[in-house]
Amino acid sequence: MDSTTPLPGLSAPPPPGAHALSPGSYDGRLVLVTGGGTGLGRAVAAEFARLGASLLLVSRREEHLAPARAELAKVPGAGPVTSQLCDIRDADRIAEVFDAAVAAHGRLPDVLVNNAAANFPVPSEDMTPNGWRAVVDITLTGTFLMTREFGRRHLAEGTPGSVIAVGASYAWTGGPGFAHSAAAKAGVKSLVESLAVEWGPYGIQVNGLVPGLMPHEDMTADIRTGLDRAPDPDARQPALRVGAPRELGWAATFLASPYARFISGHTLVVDGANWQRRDLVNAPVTPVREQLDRGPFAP
Ligand SMILES: CCC/C=C/C(=O)SCCNC(=O)CCNC(=O)[C@H](O)C(C)(C)COP(=O)([O-])OP(=O)([O-])OC[C@H]1O[C@@H](n2cnc3c(N)ncnc32)[C@H](O)[C@@H]1OP(=O)([O-])[O-]
Ligand SMILES: NC(=O)C1=CN([C@@H]2O[C@H](COP(=O)(O)OP(=O)(O)OC[C@H]3O[C@@H](n4cnc5c(N)ncnc54)[C@H](OP(=O)(O)O)[C@@H]3O)[C@@H](O)[C@H]2O)C=CC1
Repeated sequence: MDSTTPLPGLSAPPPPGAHALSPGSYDGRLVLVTGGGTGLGRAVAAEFARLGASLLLVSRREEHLAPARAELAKVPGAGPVTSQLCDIRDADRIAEVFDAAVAAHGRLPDVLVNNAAANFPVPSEDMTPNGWRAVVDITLTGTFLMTREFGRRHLAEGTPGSVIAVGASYAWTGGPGFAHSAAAKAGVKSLVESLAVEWGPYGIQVNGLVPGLMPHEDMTADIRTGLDRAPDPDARQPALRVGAPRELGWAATFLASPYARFISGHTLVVDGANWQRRDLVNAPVTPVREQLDRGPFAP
């Protein structure tokens, strides 16, 4: 390959609607996706639906859930799609959601995808205690509370299950400008490792799943603005392309399938190796305040 030949990068994913697992792989199974009304959660839910799953979407806002319900119910092969309003910081409401799952679908969720999370960019010196708490309570404590309820119900029933917790690669590296979210995601990764051992004997598999940069139309304005500061996102990835949300969905449907049953306590990164990108000499350091167009710190 000479220097004028464009580099291929990692190949484009198969088209929307394609799937690796056999049709009907999730027939009769119920998959609960938190934050399943938007973005990556909705994309993951769609891949389970395509394989025959019934869905229970859970989040705080009906304006997110209603359109997703309508769209996902139309996925060819999908089972029934229901939703429940719930703030995953509220343990009592979570218990009601599991009761509602059994009432509507006649079974406990077989798969729990902990996808809901909270995040906004902020220099740590500007972060309020409540801002820290909101992100950590939703991302880490909410994931724990959902998973705890799932585990308790299955242990009581003596039935197996599979948990997937959506993480972020700054769980390993730290996330300057996102200290609250990075700390919470590090906690999520640790939780996966603890619970996989605690619940393996009962047939409950627990894994983490980390998306790389997978732009979508529901991204929060804060995060979208941050991305807009760095034009040509494809060229900034070793894959020479960003990820497609369905690629996360394919990984999730594999992880919760019988073919991945011996994988537990693992966190799978789907990011084209972007998080491994380190040079001995990096781009010049830009302080977080400057990256976020903040003036000098004023207490
Ligand atoms: C980057 C790649 C990785 C991506 C990972 C992702 O997770 S993407 C997923 C991204 N998706 C989402 O994040 C989902 C949607 N996000 C949300 O719903 C909100 O961002 C939320 C997390 C704050 C909601 O929690 P809630 O209903 O409890 O919120 P509340 O309104 O009561 O505020 C609580 C505190 O936070 C403060 N605060 C809030 N915003 C900002 C800000 N921009 N700046 C500074 N501070 C901010 C607010 O001022 C308050 O503190 P105060 O003043 O009382 O000291
Ligand atoms: N997009 C990306 O490139 C990356 C995403 N991630 C991770 O992927 C996951 C999905 O992110 P993405 O789709 O981009 O983000 P979105 O902002 O689209 O989704 C977040 C979802 O979480 C729900 N949610 C937020 N707070 C609560 C709460 N307290 N209780 C219940 N539901 C809640 C929201 O619904 P509602 O407002 O209705 O409650 C929303 O559906 C997250 O875990 C995120 O950290 C990680 C790395 C990169």
